[in-house]
Amino acid sequence: MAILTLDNVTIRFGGLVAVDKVNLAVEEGNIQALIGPNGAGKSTLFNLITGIYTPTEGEIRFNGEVISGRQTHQIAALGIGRTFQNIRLFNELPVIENVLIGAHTRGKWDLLGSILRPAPWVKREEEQLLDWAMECLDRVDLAGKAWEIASNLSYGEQRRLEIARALALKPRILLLDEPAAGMNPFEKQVLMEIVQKIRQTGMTVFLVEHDMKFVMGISDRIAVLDYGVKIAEGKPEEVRVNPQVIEAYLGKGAKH
Ligand SMILES: Nc1ncnc2c1ncn2[C@@H]1O[C@H](COP(=O)(O)OP(=O)(O)OP(=O)(O)O)[C@@H](O)[C@H]1O
Repeated sequence: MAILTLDNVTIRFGGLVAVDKVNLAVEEGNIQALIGPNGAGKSTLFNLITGIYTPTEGEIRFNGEVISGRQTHQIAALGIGRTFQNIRLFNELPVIENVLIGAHTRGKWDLLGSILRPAPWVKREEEQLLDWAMECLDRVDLAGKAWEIASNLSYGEQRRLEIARALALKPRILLLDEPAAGMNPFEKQVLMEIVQKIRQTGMTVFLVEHDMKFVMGISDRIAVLDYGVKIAEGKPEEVRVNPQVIEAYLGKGAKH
């Protein structure tokens, strides 16, 4: 069953059609990838799904409900979590607090409550949130670094911390924007295993990624964008040999 569907989704920026009549369905429980050359419209598509942009035309549905046109926080609350291309951490805060910032909207616990600590439920909820944050860190193999300052983590660990923070919201689908960017081969391998582990918890994963080895190794299905148009979609082995895809990446006359 599709959990996320894009129906004829288009966005124009002035004269530029950044995403052009895209139809796409992400099946629940799958790891779906979106690839394409630079400027193809991949990040724009994620920004459309998460409500940063509203489609000029078309409709986006999540779990059967139309989400295009809604506010980003409403869409996040429905169960769409995401990470961004660039790292967005609170560097001076401990790792676990970076995750709690992701989790806090789930609890009644707030800043005032934490200062006054008036009722036992506040304490209980605080403990539950801490437990949950630790579980999210465990899912990205960072539980052992919970109390370290975020800026002391290696680059690969910081990127995993961002995933933990997105998981803290208990999304039903996780959107990862170039999760392996800048990672060395070892960090990529670790990340691949972590994403597979996250999927095993029942999570749907939708990722944009340039690293073909990563994409081909992890995805159930791959959709390909070129100049905003979806030019191909299928299993990794189908997409890999698709002439239109090869041409989009290597230019006209390319052979495989
Ligand atoms: N807010 C905006 N205003 C105008 N043009 C935009 C805006 N956002 C994106 N674009 C344009 O839309 C096109 C698609 O950009 P986008 O960043 O989505 O591509 P991408 O596939 O994610 O590229 P990359 O792989 O390099 O990150 C580009 O031509 C870009 O310049």
